[in-house]
Amino acid sequence: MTQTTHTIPELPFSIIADELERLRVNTPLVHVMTNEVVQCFTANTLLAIGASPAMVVAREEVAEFATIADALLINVGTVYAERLVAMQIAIDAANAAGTPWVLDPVAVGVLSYRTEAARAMLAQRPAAIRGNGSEILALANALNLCDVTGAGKGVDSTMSSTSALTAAQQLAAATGAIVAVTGATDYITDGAQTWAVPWGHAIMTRVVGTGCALSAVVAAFLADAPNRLNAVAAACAVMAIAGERAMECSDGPGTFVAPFLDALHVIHPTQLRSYSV
Ligand SMILES: Nc1ncnc2c1ncn2[C@@H]1O[C@H](COP(=O)(O)OP(=O)(O)OP(=O)(O)O)[C@@H](O)[C@H]1O
Ligand SMILES: Cc1ncsc1CCO
Ligand SMILES: [Mg+2]
Repeated sequence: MTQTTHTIPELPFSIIADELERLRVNTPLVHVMTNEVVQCFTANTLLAIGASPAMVVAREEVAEFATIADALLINVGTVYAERLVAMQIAIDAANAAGTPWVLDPVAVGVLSYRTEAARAMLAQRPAAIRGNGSEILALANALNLCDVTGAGKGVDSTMSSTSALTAAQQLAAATGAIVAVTGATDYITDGAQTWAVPWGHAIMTRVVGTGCALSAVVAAFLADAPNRLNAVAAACAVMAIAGERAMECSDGPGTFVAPFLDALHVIHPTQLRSYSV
């Protein structure tokens, strides 16, 4: 039965701690194919949390690297024809090698070229999809799962995560992917079970690429994950908690990034376990 927002449990700190501990032991190598805006911030985010990023994009190299890597991110933020060809080669190689891959459907629903590209990718078994409310609604709409359009404002969402929750659950059930819809509260679902991640700070929408970097972190947590729902939820939680902590010593967007990376670096499983009741 579909859960409603009233009955959705908050992700326990014990799960966040266990998943973070697993990531710190694994130190996964993440193959990142993302947009031109967020490359450096995404790489720094992965390094701060304890993963290894590599931005390999040439069509001649992506199949080899998707096979070597522990996880792959496909982000369509600045997609164009040549990049899309390389992405499809990378996805095929990842699937052949058993490398989990994540789709970030940036601005899907706003532009028909990327909407069709992302819709086609859904048939290629992404392990997870991470998007804002508008993007998740648009993807569900592209699969005829809902009548509501995403109404995204470019790459920004006009829809709350809560308004996209049912679409997220339907999208997960239809694709087999874990779906994370982010916003004031993040919801992470496999279609049957859903976790709520209530932490974070609205300033994260005023700094470019926090969602894109989160999708890379989702890929990192998915590497060799025994429980994909918990892995994706923990990725969302660690980013949101770090965002909240960063705001304690930040005056706004310009001073947010440095304490955010520091918070990702120092967040520790033992400390998270101490929050468990
Ligand atoms: N109103 C809010 N309050 C608290 N945290 C938020 C809020 N909105 C977004 N976040 C957090 O910001 C991060 C990015 O989520 P968001 O939904 O803004 O992604 P996005 O729109 O894809 O971002 P981008 O495209 O700029 O990378 C997540 O960790 C999310 O929990
Ligand atoms: C601003 C922007 N434009 C294309 S991708 C991107 C990064 C945020 O999604
Ligand atoms: Mg985004």
